[in-house]
Amino acid sequence: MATGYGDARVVRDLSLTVRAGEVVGLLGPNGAGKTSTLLAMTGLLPVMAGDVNLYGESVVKRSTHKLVRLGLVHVPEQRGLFPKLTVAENLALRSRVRKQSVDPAYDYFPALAPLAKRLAGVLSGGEQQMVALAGALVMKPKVLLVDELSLGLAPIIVEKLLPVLRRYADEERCGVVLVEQHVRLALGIADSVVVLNHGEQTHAGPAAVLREHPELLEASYLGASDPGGPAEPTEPVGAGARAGGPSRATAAPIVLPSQSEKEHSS
Ligand SMILES: Nc1ncnc2c1ncn2[C@@H]1O[C@H](COP(=O)(O)OP(=O)(O)OP(=O)(O)O)[C@@H](O)[C@H]1O
Repeated sequence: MATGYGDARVVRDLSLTVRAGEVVGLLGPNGAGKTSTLLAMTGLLPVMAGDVNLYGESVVKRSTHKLVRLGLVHVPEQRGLFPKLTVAENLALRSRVRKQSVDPAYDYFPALAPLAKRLAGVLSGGEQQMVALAGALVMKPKVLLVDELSLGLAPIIVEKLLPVLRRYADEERCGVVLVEQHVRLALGIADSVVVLNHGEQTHAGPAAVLREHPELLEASYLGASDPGGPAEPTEPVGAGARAGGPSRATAAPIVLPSQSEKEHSS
């Protein structure tokens, strides 16, 4: 998949597969193209080559609104809260988008209950991030894209939030793409990892391998591709996770849960 701004392609070579219940860490240095990738997946940036595939179908022509209704939910870097509404009102607004209950917000984040009547804008950064994540969970996502959850937060707070994401992925069979600068924390919950550097994919494979061989991660951050090219994702879903074509790099799609996984998880 390739994407960018105007004529400039800032992501040129990315192939990413997310299975139901899987957490994929999308890592890489500043400016690598991670945020742009999420924006392309949600229809906010054009897909200039390749494809984005959800439940076995291309969704590049779908509107962002329609993608949300299909269960593709994005937690942006800026958290997307309404600061002048209370926590309860922020959650209620989101739960209505897919006509879901707000209960999961308080089940997954019990610390939000005493904050329900507070204005979102006066909360601490960690509390706001909790509301943002809870607001995503009440939309009952099938695929959740989380951008820089740790931005502006102390690692100790991030350490409390990430396991909730892991639990949600496991319990609801939700596929998660986690963009994160705190590599160690991301590797702590990820099943697999894709590393982007200057818009090119420099590593892909199981997170366990990077936990044991941090030197591979270092090499990918320095821009060195794995010997022999990026690893195949484990058990890719959907057809043609590494489709051939005019250019293998830019024709490779992003594959989100396949139709059969949708049926299993709904
Ligand atoms: N609105 C924009 N117009 C033009 N170029 C942009 C725009 N937003 C980002 N870019 C460029 O696209 C490239 C990728 O940026 P992106 O934000 O996707 O990277 P990132 O990996 O998420 O980095 P960071 O961790 O710093 O957010 C960068 O070179 C950036 O300058």
